[in-house]
Amino acid sequence: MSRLLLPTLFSISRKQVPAASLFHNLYGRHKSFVHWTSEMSQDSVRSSTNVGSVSGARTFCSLEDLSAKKCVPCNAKDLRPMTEQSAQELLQKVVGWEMANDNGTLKLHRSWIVKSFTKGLDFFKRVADIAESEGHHPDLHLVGWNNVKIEIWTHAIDGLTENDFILAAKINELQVEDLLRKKKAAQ
Ligand SMILES: C[C@H](O)[C@H](O)[C@H]1CNC2=NC(N)=NC(=O)C2=N1
Repeated sequence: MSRLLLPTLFSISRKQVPAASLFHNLYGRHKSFVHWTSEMSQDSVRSSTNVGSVSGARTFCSLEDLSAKKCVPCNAKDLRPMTEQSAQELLQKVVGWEMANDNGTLKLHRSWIVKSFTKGLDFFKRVADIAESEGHHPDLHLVGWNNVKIEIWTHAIDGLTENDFILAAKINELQVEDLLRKKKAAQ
């Protein structure tokens, strides 16, 4: 089976998130706050007085500007996966990504068709640079020579956190047009 499964990039050392970054994460660039719905208490692993938490699930989360946020470390003891309902809401913000339930673990995934095998590897390199700078890492698949698939979830807690959506949003902002197979014009 011609399948190349690149291993998850999982080697970065623990990052300390600067206070300024946490502030930015909490309040976003824009002041458009959105309450995370009534299931907030299930998703929030800390009270709103602890809004500076490094957990992936926060009490309040701006639905805007995901890509401007910074991933937080996934090793917080009280990190919990977000509920499917909250994930569905954030999913609207990451165009092209889908959510799947993989044996009880919610994951994000998106696929692209690239021009060639090596363009697929170039694609991964661009994604890897973001993953390393965020300290949050996707699973990268290059299948059948030109099908790129990326899966994202938070391995540490077997589920989705805001980190996963931040990473997906940043991947969406990558310039990859030069690597993608052009669609054939309709006859
Ligand atoms: C300390 C550091 O944040 C963790 O080891 C990170 C590294 N990258 C990661 N990436 C993903 N997708 N899930 C994780 O749980 C994870 N853990």
